[in-house]
Amino acid sequence: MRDYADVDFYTDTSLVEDPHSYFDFLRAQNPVTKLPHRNVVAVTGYEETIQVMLDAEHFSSVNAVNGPIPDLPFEPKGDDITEEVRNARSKIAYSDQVVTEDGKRHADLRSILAMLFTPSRLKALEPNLRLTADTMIAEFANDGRVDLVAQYGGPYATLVIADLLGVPEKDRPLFRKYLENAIPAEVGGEVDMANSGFAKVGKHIFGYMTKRRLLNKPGIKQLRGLFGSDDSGEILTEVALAKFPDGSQPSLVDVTSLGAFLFGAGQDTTNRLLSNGFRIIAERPDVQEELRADPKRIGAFLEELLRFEGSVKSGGRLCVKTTTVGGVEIKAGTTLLLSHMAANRDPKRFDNPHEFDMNRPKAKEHLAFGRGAHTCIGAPLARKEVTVSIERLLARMGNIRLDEEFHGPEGNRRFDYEPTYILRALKSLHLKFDPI
Ligand code: HEM
Repeated sequence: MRDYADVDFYTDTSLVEDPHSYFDFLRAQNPVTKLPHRNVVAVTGYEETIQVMLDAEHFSSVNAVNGPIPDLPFEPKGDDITEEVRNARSKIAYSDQVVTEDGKRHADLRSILAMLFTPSRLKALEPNLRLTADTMIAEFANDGRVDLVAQYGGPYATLVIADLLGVPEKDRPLFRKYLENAIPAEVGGEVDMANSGFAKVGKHIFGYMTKRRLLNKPGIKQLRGLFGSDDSGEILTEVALAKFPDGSQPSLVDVTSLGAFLFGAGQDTTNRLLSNGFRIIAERPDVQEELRADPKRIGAFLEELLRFEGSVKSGGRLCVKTTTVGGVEIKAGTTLLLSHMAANRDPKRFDNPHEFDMNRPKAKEHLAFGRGAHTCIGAPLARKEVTVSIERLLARMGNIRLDEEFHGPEGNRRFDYEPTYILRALKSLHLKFDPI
């Protein structure tokens, strides 16, 4: 086993290709291990990860996305920094999103999103999921080859979220273009959210929300005709006019950020999960055969895929009150590196964790979607998106195999992963197939 004792998880690109060996190395020392850089403790055990995710008193989500980068804007002192974090929040990058807020503010924001993810709403989306899949597949189905990441998964996930949110049809191609190459937080890189495709999407959403609020003001309702036609649909109106549980109205920035965040949270995660899955389908003819013979097995495939190679590699928490996890003291001010991926390969929880096994009992207890107050609200949608995609792709693509021009011959395969510490993200997945 390589000695990883001095590597910096957040900057060392040599970990990108194979993060699993690194996490195994850490777990072998202790499932809760102090790292040599940045005042970070890594949690790689299944039970310990759940403990942290469920403990909102000692752990804040303020750094859930970026972890320890950049540093806190103050020097943590003492055993309780809850108040200091609250006061410094506006100076902590990206700390005002639903996923990074805590307590009541988080619950308020999440309540607005919850209206998009009701079972009836998801059911209503289903026919479109299938239609969108078929439309995307038609773009390459006769070519006999595809880069699944760029030509299918990315645009598919964008269009599904646009549909979920009720983005006007005319703007959807623009959204697709903006988000073509968007990828969060690079290893060793700066986080430049302001100039990203997400920011461009955010500008559009701000426009929709502003317009919907204006058009629904009492005196203006009668003058709607003067503002021209509007195909931005009921869903956007509902979100724009939604109230928090206590009856107060979210700011325009709140509703805009929520809408834009859905693309950040649901686009690449879903796209890269799908490509991780099709890498397995292409490398394992037995699995491919089983899924073709009995599409009902896609459910078991998907849960094992989420456990084995879910697309989220790591997230963060900030310890705000000194406590212990797995017998290790964590001081207030310490960042926790939480790895959903490492927890899902903890041999104490899953036998032979590095083996892909569609018959694994209780694979569904994986942590790919997190746990606790911040559990992925889009999980039911993501599951449907991936299930429909696998069904439709298998129906149109026979004999799926890796394209050796890009991935090399059997025994000497090459795969490039995006240099991000957040996602397990194949840069591309080039497949060959027999058109059906
Ligand atoms: C395979 C696909 C996906 C994976 C692996 C995934 C994973 C996760 C994880 C691990 C979290 C928890 C983060 C934390 O605890 O700090 C999360 C939160 C979240 N996800 Fe997903 N996600 C996926 C797809 C989606 C989709 C499709 C959407 C929406 C369109 C979405 C929206 C969200 C939102 C809004 C949150 C924040 C929830 C909160 O903080 O209350 N995700 N996701």
